[in-house]
Amino acid sequence: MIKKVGIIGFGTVGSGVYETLLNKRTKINQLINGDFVVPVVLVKNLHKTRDVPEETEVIDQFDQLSSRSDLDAVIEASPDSYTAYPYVKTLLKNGTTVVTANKELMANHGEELLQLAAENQCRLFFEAAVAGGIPILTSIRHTLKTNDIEKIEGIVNGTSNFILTKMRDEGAAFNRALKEAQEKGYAEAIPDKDIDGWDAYFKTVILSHWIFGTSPTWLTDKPSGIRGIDVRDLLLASEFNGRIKHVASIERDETKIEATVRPKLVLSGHSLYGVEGVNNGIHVKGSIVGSLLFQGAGAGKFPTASAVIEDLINHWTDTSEETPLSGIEFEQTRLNIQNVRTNFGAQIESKTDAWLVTGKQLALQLENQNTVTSLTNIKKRDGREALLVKGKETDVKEVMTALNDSVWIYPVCGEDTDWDQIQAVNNISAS
Ligand SMILES: NC(=O)C1=CN([C@@H]2O[C@H](COP(=O)(O)OP(=O)(O)OC[C@H]3O[C@@H](n4cnc5c(N)ncnc54)[C@H](OP(=O)(O)O)[C@@H]3O)[C@@H](O)[C@H]2O)C=CC1
Ligand SMILES: N[C@@H](CC=O)C(=O)O
Repeated sequence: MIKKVGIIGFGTVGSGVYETLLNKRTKINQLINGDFVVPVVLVKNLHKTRDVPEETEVIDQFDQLSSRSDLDAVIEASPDSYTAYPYVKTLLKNGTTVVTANKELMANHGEELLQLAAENQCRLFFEAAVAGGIPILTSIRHTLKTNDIEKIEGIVNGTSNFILTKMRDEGAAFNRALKEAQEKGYAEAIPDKDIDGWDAYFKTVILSHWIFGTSPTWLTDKPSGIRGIDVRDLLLASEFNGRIKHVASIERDETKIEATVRPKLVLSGHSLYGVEGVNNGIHVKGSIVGSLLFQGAGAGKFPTASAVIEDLINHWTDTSEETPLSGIEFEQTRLNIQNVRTNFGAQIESKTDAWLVTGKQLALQLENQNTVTSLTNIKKRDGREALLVKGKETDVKEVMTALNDSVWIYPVCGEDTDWDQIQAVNNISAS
């Protein structure tokens, strides 16, 4: 029998999926041992020109799609959680399997929707929601089952990584780099989600649920993005043999799971240092395998289409386990993921760590220097200064001042044991 799939959203992702389905028809037909059609595509604006053959009807009313009883699956690629939630909820209640790329939807409503899918004997797939084309969710679930995942550290927002790379390598202005990311289809419809850290935050929530069955405790009062980063900071970072990258991290121990999303200084020996442009990189530390790096296109039309279509084929060939783990008990407050944005600041970061501090004419308040140790001399670039220090973040914030400017503080990415590396790449003698 011919399988039928509907598509919601026909922008970068939806049209990429459609084109790929048509271009790969022979291969897909072999895989599913049959044939398929896309009888319906739901969009917002019917007046836009769409390059679709006659077999596909383009509609702008959800009822026309949800009332069909012949769809074997629906691909959801609308811009946000607000749009997608009622659609996906209705489809799952009707028993229709959904493949979504929508990370905001899954971070805000994933638990409820997965429960609905289970109750209605259908499935909800979302590989494309984390790290675009990288098959990170499937890999973790299928090939790292026996490992306890101890730490995940990753560049998971392609737009931010693209902008930072362009600014550093080409001296591009922030707005120009962002515009290019939008033109290439990397950015969200509201790009503030990318540059203010929310997109990475959604992905972090999904990863934490996928791996640990629960949301993490956030160590900062909200995610930080790359908005406002000075290009001179990006250049100064190279003076310390590092690059400033936007990094999401989740770490667990026996009793808790902690997460941050913020720009960090990544030193040259770190696995994320070479993850550039629109690429994402996810460093996974497993209890048996050790360190792994998953790297590849984190955004864009065809890499994302790849992830969506692999989910669809897994559904049609019944070869995937999509349900996140549950039932792992940690002694931590369980966050209410319906209201994720209000649950930050559970514990402001207070670990002793190394930090890159930047600003205009930096000054270390002498009377407090016993709480913060400076590891390097101040380095300067076009009227901006930077140095590496060691201490607790709260102390660093208190001790470092700058004239006529705010101080930016970037944690050094990595583990406490990376001290040797920090010292080696910066020629700091052990004391
Ligand atoms: N771009 C990327 O690289 C990636 C995106 N994603 C996720 O995929 C999803 C889609 O992203 P992307 O394709 O970039 O977004 P786009 O903005 O390019 O496309 C959004 C599509 O949704 C349609 N749409 C908007 N409102 C409605 C509505 N009320 N009902 C039905 N359709 C609607 C639009 O219709 P119209 O064409 O008429 O305007 C458009 O076709 C997002 O959730 C995003 O986070 C995930 C991974 C990567
Ligand atoms: N806007 C997102 C798209 C993929 O998830 C990004 O830039 O990573």
